[in-house]
Amino acid sequence: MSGVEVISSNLRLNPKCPHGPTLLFSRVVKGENRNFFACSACRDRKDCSFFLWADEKMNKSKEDYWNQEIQKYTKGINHQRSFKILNTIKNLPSSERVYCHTCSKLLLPKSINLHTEHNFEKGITDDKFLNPSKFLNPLESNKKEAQFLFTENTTSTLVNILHKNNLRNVLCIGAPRISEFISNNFEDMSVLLLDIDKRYLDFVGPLQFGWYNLFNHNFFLPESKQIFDDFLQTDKGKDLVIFMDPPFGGRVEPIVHTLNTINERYKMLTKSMKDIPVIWIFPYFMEPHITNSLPNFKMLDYKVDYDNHSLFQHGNKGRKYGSPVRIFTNIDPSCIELPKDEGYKYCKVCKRWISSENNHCNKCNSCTSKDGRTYKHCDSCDRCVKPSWKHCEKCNRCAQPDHKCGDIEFSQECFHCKEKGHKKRDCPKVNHEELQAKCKKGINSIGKKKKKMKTK
Ligand SMILES: C[S@@+](CC[C@H](N)C(=O)[O-])C[C@H]1O[C@@H](n2cnc3c(N)ncnc32)[C@H](O)[C@@H]1O
Ligand SMILES: [Zn+2]
Ligand SMILES: [Zn+2]
Ligand SMILES: [Zn+2]
Ligand SMILES: [Zn+2]
Ligand SMILES: [Zn+2]
Ligand SMILES: [Zn+2]
Repeated sequence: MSGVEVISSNLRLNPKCPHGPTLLFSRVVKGENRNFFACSACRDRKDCSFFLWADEKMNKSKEDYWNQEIQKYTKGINHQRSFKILNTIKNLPSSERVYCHTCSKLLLPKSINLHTEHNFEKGITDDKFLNPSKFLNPLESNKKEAQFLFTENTTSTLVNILHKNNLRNVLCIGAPRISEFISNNFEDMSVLLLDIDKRYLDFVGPLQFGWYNLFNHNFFLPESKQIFDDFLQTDKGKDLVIFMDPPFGGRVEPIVHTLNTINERYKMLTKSMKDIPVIWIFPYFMEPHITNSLPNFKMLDYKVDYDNHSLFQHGNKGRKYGSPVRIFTNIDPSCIELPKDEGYKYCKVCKRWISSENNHCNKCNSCTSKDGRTYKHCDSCDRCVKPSWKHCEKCNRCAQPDHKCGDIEFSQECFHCKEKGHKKRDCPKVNHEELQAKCKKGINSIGKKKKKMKTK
């Protein structure tokens, strides 16, 4: 949905789809702005087809249809019961523990015969129970879950950052691997995972997992609300941190809205005056967008690596300059020490850890690399630019050497959203879904795209 804005208003008043309150979007139709409601979680109409013009009244049959869909979505789901089944199955010898991948369900011995035609797995080990994210097939629908999982190295680096900063109570939103790693390795930390992937209901108890949609702060099961409130108040709210890794195609506005909602709730419940520290994992080219909405957030140099996403990997298989995914945070960057053995170093002037290829530019008075390459300073532009760019006298700015002079795309502001600091091809509102679509097609198309984008 390019060219579409999200209007974050009071979501509770919006009509609902199975994924909770819909979002109000705005789109230019025949030169006029038109508002409509659509699903907050699914960017593909195939996953959720809810659509209503804002000035249209929902007719009775549509209303009945959606009410039924909403009921169907949570029907038969009982987290307490799933937790009991989990414990029963854990007590069986591993050879009798069965999971049906077709039905996404742990099976009690008596019900196995109903699944004989399905893709089921026998012999679930204790290790698999402790690490469901390594055992469940990642949901890779680019327009919904987009489940890309951290490598082991990235997981432990990120959790160690939290631990070193005494951020012991971790609200993990869309980050199952982080929550597992904490539960399995740190007795002095506690974690509540919130995720839209309901398969975790079978593996994690109600006190550690809430089935949740982050784009509208919707809990699918009512009991999760109290558990969430209690978690915010653990240790009177001390040492709480939000760690989140939303799908990269997700829109920034509703995520920011959710962060603000959680922060207000936290302050109300704990009487705290301070904001919750947040670690938000997102691609570097979303920086202008995030810092526009959250000016106290900084982007750090750490390259976040993923197991199952070739574009976001380090080394031969991945992108030439390493993963494009970064940490965005309101924590003081000087407190976030990045691994020296991976080449990260400390810039005393910027007071933050930077990647090996990043250099402090005395003219800009900052460490200027963003995309994983060493930027170079252009005196005419009075800023650092990508190393492959050349200053063009005609355009009076640095640009890719083979750009078309006067091309509006190279003007200082983004052609699409009119914001400064990025170009249309990096514009979060245009490019992202395209990137996601390319990802779906595999490494070749991404490689081509990246080449076209970055190496000219
Ligand atoms: C990019 S993956 C992050 C996984 C993380 N890197 C890890 O290793 O644990 C996105 C995660 O967000 C979850 N997710 C996707 N859409 C969501 C939504 N609307 N609300 C909550 N979680 C969502 C996915 O199920 C997935 O776990
Ligand atoms: Zn929906
Ligand atoms: Zn089955
Ligand atoms: Zn510096
Ligand atoms: Zn510079
Ligand atoms: Zn220049
Ligand atoms: Zn030019």
